[in-house]
Amino acid sequence: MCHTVSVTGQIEHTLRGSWTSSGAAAAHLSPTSMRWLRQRIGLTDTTTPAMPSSLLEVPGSALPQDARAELEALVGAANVLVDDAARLGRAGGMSYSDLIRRRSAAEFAVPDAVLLPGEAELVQGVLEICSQHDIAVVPFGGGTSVVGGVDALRGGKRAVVALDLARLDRLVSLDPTSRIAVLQAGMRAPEAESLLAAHGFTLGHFPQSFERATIGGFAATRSAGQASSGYGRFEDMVEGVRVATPRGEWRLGVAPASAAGPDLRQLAVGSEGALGVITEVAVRVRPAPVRSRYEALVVDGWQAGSDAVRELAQSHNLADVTRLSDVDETEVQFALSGGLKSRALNGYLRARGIRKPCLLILGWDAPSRRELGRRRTATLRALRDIRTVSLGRAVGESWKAGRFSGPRQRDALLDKGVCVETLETATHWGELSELRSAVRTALVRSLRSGANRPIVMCHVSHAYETGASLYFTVLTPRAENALEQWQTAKKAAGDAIAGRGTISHHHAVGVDHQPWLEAEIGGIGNEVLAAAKRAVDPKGILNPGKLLS
Ligand SMILES: Cc1cc2nc3c(=O)[nH]c(=O)nc-3n(C[C@H](O)[C@H](O)[C@H](O)COP(=O)(O)OP(=O)(O)OC[C@H]3O[C@@H](n4cnc5c(N)ncnc54)[C@H](O)[C@@H]3O)c2cc1C
Repeated sequence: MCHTVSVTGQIEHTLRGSWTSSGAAAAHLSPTSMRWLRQRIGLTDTTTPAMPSSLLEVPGSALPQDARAELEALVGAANVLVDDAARLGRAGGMSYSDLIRRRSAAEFAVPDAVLLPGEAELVQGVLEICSQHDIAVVPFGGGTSVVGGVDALRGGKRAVVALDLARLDRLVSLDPTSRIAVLQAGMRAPEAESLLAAHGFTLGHFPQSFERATIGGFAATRSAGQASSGYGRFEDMVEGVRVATPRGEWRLGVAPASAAGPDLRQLAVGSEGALGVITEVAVRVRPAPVRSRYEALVVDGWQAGSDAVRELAQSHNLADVTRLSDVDETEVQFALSGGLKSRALNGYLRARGIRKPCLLILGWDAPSRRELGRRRTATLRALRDIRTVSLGRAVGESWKAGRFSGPRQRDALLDKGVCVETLETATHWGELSELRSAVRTALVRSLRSGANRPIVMCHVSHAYETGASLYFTVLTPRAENALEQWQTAKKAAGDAIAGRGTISHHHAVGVDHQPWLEAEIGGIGNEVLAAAKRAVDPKGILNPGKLLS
């Protein structure tokens, strides 16, 4: 019964082309904030609400009758869905382009059926049937991909099905001594956290898509959460995987470390559904924190800010959440938050010698008040040579309270005719500022036209000893040819990144990043991936067109 509820909820949300069923109403954008934004980016007073999903055209299902009968016999007729609503609910992910396509009734690929197996063994059986009938299979977790990862591409096959893992949502086992939990792949992040919390543990993986994304999706995309500085990226948490492939089941991970050749777990992690369907993930868990504290500082200018984060990373004093916004992002956060009076705040900061405010959010989790105090003191001490002004705990805690609100705000901005999208990369510290400038310039040049004054803002939220991620958000008035407007800008940014940083720090390759993959991994790299694909999926039924072209 519980499965039905969560699956229905997922369909409803996705059909509306918004993050929650209440759409833009779930965001808090005050009239003052909107007025500010209109003036800042040159937005006219238009509204472009989402159109009802009933206007979207859904082609009939092409699932062959004999294959359908076999699939129904395997997973149960109730778990083979061919109705329009179910299929439309799994047609694509949650990128800006996906949402625009749904809002404008543009064409997009719809799967011929949705399969909901309830056991790992049944996933294996589904792959065998689909392989025999030449049917493409798109593994579908939370459907939050922003790179076309769950597009229902057929790849020349007779039909394409979305293999929705929502019913694989159990905690298989928990070993408190080794601190390892085995989770089924379709479990959503909030459920994982609440099940682990009942045993005193946490995963510590909090991406902005936390509310909807799944354990299998995190593993398949090498996801990174907002607290990655403390808890690590998702691949750092993976101890083992159970993977269904058309050639049979593949289990990996018997020890915490191994010299038995290359780490093949890392071939499954990041495989984006093209090398198998992850059915279970053994993850490292940590004791749930007893204390946490978030606070905000302001640093003067991007360079001082990135020097500060580098210092923290290289001296091993990063807070669990360490997030530096550039001047533009700081301005937008202050203006759209509604709570902070930006003019008064800027006056206060100027009086303290801060000309180019860059917000630095620091958040610590700890097992005790004492440990929290120790770590906080160490972080702040490492910053002592850098001019900072404290905005205190309230701003930090308010960032924490709103850390999953971005997608709701995006829905509201989409309704107001704003083009709002993000992209990310990472590079070494020596190149970081130059790459940021190059990507900013490429995006601004591409998006500036007529009275439009695009804002391109950036933050660092994942820092390493040798470098950091750069996460860009764009706000500009939406052009009539909205898809082309963004695709042109994305190409300009991708070209600026290629060869200088990674084409994706945590969103994965999907369809959208393929043009630049070879620049990153080389022709040989592409051939290695293709050889791995041939070994596990000789007929090429798994997620065609993703990761590998
Ligand atoms: C608003 C928003 C904010 C986001 N914020 C972040 C963020 O902070 N950090 C971050 O890392 N990402 C973020 N993302 C991207 C996205 O949430 C991640 O890529 C996430 O890991 C996808 O999980 P999912 O369960 O939704 O996977 P899906 O979108 O369903 O699938 C993603 C890819 O993995 C494959 N896949 C899914 N499940 C399996 C499985 N069990 N076995 C094999 N392949 C599978 C799919 O075929 C697809 O290629 C964000 C996305 C949105 C829309």
